[in-house]
Amino acid sequence: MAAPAQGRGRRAARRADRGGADLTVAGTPPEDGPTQTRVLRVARTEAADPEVPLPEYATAGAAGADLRANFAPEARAVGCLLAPGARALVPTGLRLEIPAGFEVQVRPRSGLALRHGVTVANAPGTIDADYRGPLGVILVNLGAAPVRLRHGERIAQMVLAPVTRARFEAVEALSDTPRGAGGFGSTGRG
Ligand SMILES: O=c1ccn([C@H]2C[C@H](O)[C@@H](COP(=O)(O)OP(=O)(O)OP(=O)(O)O)O2)c(=O)[nH]1
Repeated sequence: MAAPAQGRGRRAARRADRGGADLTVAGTPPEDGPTQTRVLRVARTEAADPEVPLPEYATAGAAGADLRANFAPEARAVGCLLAPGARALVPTGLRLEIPAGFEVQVRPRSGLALRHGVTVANAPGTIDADYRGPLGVILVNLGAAPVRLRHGERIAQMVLAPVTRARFEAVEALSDTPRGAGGFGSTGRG
């Protein structure tokens, strides 16, 4: 079971009462530590089970906060059976308000990938700062056996990451480098 939320102020609690909440920061180092922390506002979807914990960092040094499956009421008892080779859009029951200048990356959990071959089909999934819809995780079963995903189970992890956008400038020629056009294994193996 997830660790209890820490450091949630009265404002965050009030927001939670209205259906939104600040990202739970259990396991986050103190504010004056080397790790940057940002408030990421989270709202539960209408169909979400509020008993499923918000994303949480499992340890003080974790880069990703674990995301849990949050199925609609009629699917909660059975979850989702992922046949070998099959994909599913698994609901997290969450909507995010990502701060401007950031994105959220949805990445696989290595344990699920190693033990069952279950990974994120579009890894890393990109959640845009201006997206306000439900956060879904596209899981694929690359293993040989069917895998049942259970309601409330940790299925993936999300990383809040800064974004640098490009301003594209069309030019006639690019600067020279020793690599030039060599790629795709041009430096050999070993
Ligand atoms: O794993 C994912 C990937 C995306 N999204 C949501 C958030 C994201 O901001 C939006 C669009 O994602 P993306 O840009 O990857 O999808 P697209 O296929 O390019 O669709 P669009 O035309 O809507 O941008 O869908 C998810 O919930 N989970």
